[in-house]
This record gives sequence, C-alpha cells and structure tokens, in this order.
Amino acid sequence: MVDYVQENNIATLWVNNPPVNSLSSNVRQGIYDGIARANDDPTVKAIVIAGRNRTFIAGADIKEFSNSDGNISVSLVEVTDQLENSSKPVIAAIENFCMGGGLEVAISCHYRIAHHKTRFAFPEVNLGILPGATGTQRFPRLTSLRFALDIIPSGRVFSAEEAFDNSAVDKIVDDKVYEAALNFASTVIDKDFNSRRTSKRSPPDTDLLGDLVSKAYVTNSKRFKELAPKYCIKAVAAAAKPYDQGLLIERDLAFQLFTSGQANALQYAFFAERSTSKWELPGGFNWKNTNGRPINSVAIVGSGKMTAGIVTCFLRAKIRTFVFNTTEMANRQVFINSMNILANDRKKRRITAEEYYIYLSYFTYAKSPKIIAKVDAVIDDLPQDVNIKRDIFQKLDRICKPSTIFCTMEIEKIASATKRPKMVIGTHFFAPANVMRLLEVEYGPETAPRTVAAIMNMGKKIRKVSVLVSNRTGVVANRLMGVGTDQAVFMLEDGINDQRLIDNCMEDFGMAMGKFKTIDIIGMDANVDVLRKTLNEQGYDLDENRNMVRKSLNNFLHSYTYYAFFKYGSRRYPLFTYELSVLGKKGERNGYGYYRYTTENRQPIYDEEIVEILKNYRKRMGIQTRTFTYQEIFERCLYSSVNEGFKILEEKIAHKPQDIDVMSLMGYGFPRQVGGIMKFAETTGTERIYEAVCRYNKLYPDQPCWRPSKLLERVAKENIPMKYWGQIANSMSKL
Ligand SMILES: C/C=C(\C)C(=O)SCCNC(=O)CCNC(=O)[C@H](O)C(C)(C)COP(=O)(O)OP(=O)(O)OC[C@H]1O[C@@H](n2cnc3c(N)ncnc32)[C@H](O)[C@@H]1OP(=O)(O)O
Repeated sequence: MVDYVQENNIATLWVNNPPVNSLSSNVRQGIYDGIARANDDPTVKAIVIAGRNRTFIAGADIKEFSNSDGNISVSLVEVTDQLENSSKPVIAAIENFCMGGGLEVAISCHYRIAHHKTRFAFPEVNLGILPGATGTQRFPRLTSLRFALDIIPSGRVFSAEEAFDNSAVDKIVDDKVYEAALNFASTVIDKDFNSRRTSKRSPPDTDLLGDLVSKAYVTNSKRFKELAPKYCIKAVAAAAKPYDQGLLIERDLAFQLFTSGQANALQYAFFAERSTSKWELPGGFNWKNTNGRPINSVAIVGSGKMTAGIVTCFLRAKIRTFVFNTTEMANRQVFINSMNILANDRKKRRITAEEYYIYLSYFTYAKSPKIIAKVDAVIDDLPQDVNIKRDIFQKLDRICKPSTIFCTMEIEKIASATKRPKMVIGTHFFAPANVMRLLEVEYGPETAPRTVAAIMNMGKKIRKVSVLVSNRTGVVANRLMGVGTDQAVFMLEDGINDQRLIDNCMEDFGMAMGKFKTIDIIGMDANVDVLRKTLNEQGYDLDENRNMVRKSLNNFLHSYTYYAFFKYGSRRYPLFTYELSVLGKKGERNGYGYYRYTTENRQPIYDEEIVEILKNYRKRMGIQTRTFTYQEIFERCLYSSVNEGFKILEEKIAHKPQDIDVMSLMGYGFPRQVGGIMKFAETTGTERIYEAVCRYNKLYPDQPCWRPSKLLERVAKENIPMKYWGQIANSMSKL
C-alpha cells in the first residue's frame, strides 16, 4: 500500500492503492511508519511523498466510513502531525487528484510541487462531513481565511494555478512531477524549514474574519438544508483562534457531522451514483462481460427545446456531432444556442477560451441525411408524432451503416419500422440537458446487450450518470416522481387554496423545487402530454371530451359528466393542470403557470388568479372541499413515490434501489442529504410507509398509485434491510 524506496539520501513514500490511492487504514499506517523510518535513518536527508497510478491521493477511503475492516491503524490526524513534525523536510509530489485527506496530507508536508493539471478539492462537504484531520485549521494558515472559506464549505475543485496563486503549492511543473520533487528535495537538504510547519503559522487575514464569514454564509446559503456547509464555515472561522483551540472546535464539529444521518445518506449517494454504471440485463449480460463499439460521432435528428443542451454534452466530450434538420434555419438556431451555452461556460470559467473553440469545431450541420450515414449513433429529437418518427427512421435505416445505433424513446415502434431492432435503444435526457447529469437509458425487448454497452459507455463519455431501465411506458424517473405531483394537484383541487403550502412542504423537506414550480419549469404542455398519452393508450381522447364540454349549452351538467368520466370511470386524473393549459398557461415559458413570472425576474410569484380558477373549477366539477394536515401533504407527495419506486423494482424496470435513488436525486432534485427516495424509505421505516399507503388506498380507491406494492408489503412485514430489496424483487418476478 505504501512502498518505501530510498535513492541516494532521499526516501520516497509511494502511495499505491488503486484506483485513486485512497487513504485506507493500511495507507495511513504505511505513511506514518515510512516517516518514522526515514527520520530514524541517518542516511536519509529528505523525504518525498508521491502517488503511484499517476495520481496523488483522492482522500479517505469512503468505504471504510461505514465498513471498517477492523484493522486498527493510526488516524489521519496522527499521520498529518507525523508529517509536519518530521525532523527531515517532506516534499509532496502532487498530480491528478489531490483531494480531501490527500490535500490534508499535502498541506502537512513542508513543500508542495504540483503538476499543472492537478485537481485539488476538499470534497468532504459533499459527503456531509468536514476536513477533520486538521484541514480546516492548516489550510487557512497556509493560504488565507478568504481562500479557505471559499474552498472548504463549497467543496469546489480548484486548479494548480489557483493553488499556486493562493500559496497552497510552491511550484508548478508541466511534466515529470516526481523528478521535479526529487530535484527540489536536494535543494532543501540541511536547510532550516521550521517556518514551513503550517500549524505554527497564523492565517494572514484574521482581521477580516467577520466580513469573510458573512460572505461565506451568503454564498453557501442555498445548501443550508445540509449541516456540513455551515459547520465547515464555523470550523474554518475557528482558525483565527490559537491552533490548539481551533483544533478542538474542528474535532467537535467533525464528530457531530460524522454521526449525523445526513453524512450517512450523502455517502450512500456517492456510491449509488457510481453503482449505476455496473448495469446488468436479465439474461446475464452485464457491464463486465459485454463490449460495445465506441461512439465517436452522433447525429441529432430534429430540434426542440432540449437540442442545444444535448448537443453541447457531445461537443464537450469532443464527439463529432451532426445536427440534422430539414431547414437551414433550424440547424443554425441549434448552433447559435449551443454556442451560447458554451460561451456561458467560458464566461463562468468552467472552460477556457481554447476549449470553447475546440468544442465548437466538433459541430457540423447536416443538410442531407447522406451526411450522417456513417455516424455511430443517431439521437431522435423529432416531434412527438410517431408516424413522422417511423418514416424518418425507416429512411435512415436504409442510409446509415449497419452498426449505427438508433436512440429514441419510442423503442418498439422504431424497432419495428427498421431492419435493425437490436440496434434500437432509448435515451432520455433531462432538461436542461447541458446541466442535468441524469441519462435514462432504456432497453427494449429486442435491444442487443452490445447496444446497451455502447450507449452506457457513451453516457460515461459525455459525463452523464446513466441509469439502465427496461422499456415499458414513458420515462421511468417521471413515473417515479410524477405520482407525487398528481397527489399535489388532487390536494389543490380538493381544498388547498394556496399552491405555496404544498411547495413549501416539499422545499422544507429539502426538494430543490416544490411540485407546482416543477410543473411550471417542465411546462404545462409537457405535463398534459403525459396525461393525454396515458388516456390515449386507454382509448380516451382528452381534448375531444373537453371540446364536448365547451360546446355544451348545459355547461355544468357536461362538466360534471366529464369529471365523472375521468374520476369514477376507473381512476382519477390531475385535470386541473389540463384546465390551466387550456386557459393558455404554459408555465415558466410564457410567464403564466401555477405561478406568474416576469421577463426581468424568472422567480415564481404567487398568483391569486389561480384561486379564482380553482374555485370555478371545483364548482363546475362538484368537488366538496376539505382541509389537509401538513402530515397528509407530506405523506401523499412522498409516500406515493416510494410505493411507485417499489413497483418499479418489482416489475424489474430498474435493477436495484440505488438506480431509483439516482433518478430521484439527479432527475428531480430530491435532497441528496436524504440519499434518494428509496433511502428515504429505509430511514423512515418501510412498515410506517406501508401502513400509510394502505390507509390512502382505502381512502382514495380511484388513485391506483396507492395500491400497495407487493415488494413494499413483504419488505415492511418482514423488516428486510435495503441491501436485499433488489434481490427480493428479482426472486418475486420469477414466481
Ligand atoms: C474524513 C474524511 C476524509 C479524510 C476525506 O478525505 S473525505 C473525501 C474523500 N474523497 C472524495 O470525496 C473524493 C471522491 N472521489 C471522487 O470525487 C472521484 O472518484 C475522483 C474525482 C477522485 C475520480 O473521478 P473519476 O475518475 O470519475 O472516477 P470515479 O469517481 O468513477 O471513481 C473510480 C473508482 O474509485 C472509487 N473511489 C473514488 N474515490 C474513492 C474514495 N475516496 N474512497 C473509496 N473509493 C473511491 C469509486 O467508487 C470508483 O470505484 P468503482 O465504482 O469503479 O468500484
């Protein structure tokens, strides 16, 4: 885990713990022992600490947080103290990742040489903890309170250049960082390096503490539903005190965080995200045993609201991207929109000017379908009309090379229109596609495992977190969270007069956005399209019924019939959203939805008109209003989605609870500090949720989302831990 190598009078401690050299117990012990050995050896004059696997250290081994191997070794605090107290100078040779505990190791050394491409960060905050191995005390002393209050509470990644500008590293090299560190070591041998012991310093800007702390509170306020950002600020502020006092505060805060449920959930989310790439198909094909061809070029066919967002994902990954539309103007518009997205990235310094031009150079207009004949994948962004899609994909099937994969949400209908059903797969991006990291990949009954492998790998290449699901009806993430949205609409229809009450309940829980704000952002039309499609599949025409009502002389009677038709036929549908869309409210896009929006300010404004429309609607529909408790709002919005999550598992649409959690976290802004909708079920207790689901099922028999999932029932009754839910779902479907 740590190799000790001596060359002349310099000892090197090589950290070797692939893939990212995390600081597992053996590594900590290895560094500690290595420093002791070098200090005891009179022939050693300086020590270099470096990483094998072309990386320094990406921090603690997160798996050990919840899963100690029982190996008693030194703590990271002991390691950092051992490094700083070394009687011989220690030089860190840093490259690739220098994160968390790795950065704490680096700043406890006496000198730091970094490769110019190194990425530095204190990502602890994202795991619900703080840099508690002296990081909050040493980092501001080495750099400044200002920089530490920027870096530690945000967890943001910073470059070697920024590290150098803020005194976090002493030298940057373009190549061969280890050799540079060895050379540097030879220049400091026998020199006094006492002033380089970081803990002995004071932060250079303690007189600015008040202002800097206030600024940090404002900057991080959006994340204050999580404890860690606040605690990070408090811990860094304590660096203005004498070192030992500050350290006590750091330890106290670190302990509180470490034992919090939030830290547990955030660490769960870290691994859940990574687990989605380990996909598996029912036939035994999986990410390990199946290779897919690399996707080096794509064509986006058609254009809509999301096209430029999708295009930029491919451009950033340097994948040749053809945009194919029948009009020159549509193609141009996609180019302009993509350029604007990249220009914004550049303005916000997420990419350099050079990268901006390189990425744009991967964009190509395709005026004729022949130009896209050789692409590796075609992505469907055509209008929702299936006949148009089938027609175009039939033509593309004749033109494109046999290995071209077709990505569409209408898998079966496109597969049957082409001679390559094995090469047809679903890809669903979430809006805005250039920001949202979730990619839902859907396989159909005929999709080949190699096609799945190719598209899952493509997802990784374009930096998406791809979740593989089987194709049934519509987008699985929408199904999962949509049932909760329907509940919100029903409760509004049934008596809540202020949409903010429901939205606040969800936002207090930690959702990025309340249910009605989400409807507005997604757009009324998109919401109603789902409803329209669901009803169409059952042979009902939503708009025809509505027209019948409008044309009617006896409006009340027909409205009631209309309502009764949908409500008491078999199930109830969230028709109030449809009502608003018919009135011309499109959501955030045109400024009118469940809230109002102005062109200057896209923040939702409470709209009293909704209450008036609601009252009329209830009157026409003959709805008897009632009151709702906060608990009912909470349970109906969330437990309905939990129940749906269990159904998605038992129907084998998703493979494991982690996949469902990732969909809720990355597609719908579910609070990360709760871990995801299934982790929420585990924390809340499945028995409690099952009891509520059964209660609502009795109360609302016209809402099928409350039919209890069999898997939930079994898990609740037998009190089965979450780690077995996927396995049980598997065995259930075989029955
Ligand atoms: C107390 C707390 C202390 C002292 C801390 O240090 S807390 C901070 C711990 N470190 C981090 O939070 C960094 C986490 N890692 C990352 O952000 C990324 O992995 C990376 C930027 C370092 C690399 O990204 P990438 O190249 O995309 O690779 P993956 O994210 O896919 O990771 C590859 C595999 O390594 C596993 N991994 C990564 N970091 C850790 C870790 N710190 N502990 C344990 N395992 C880690 C990750 O799960 C991947 O494993 P597989 O899924 O392939 O099995």
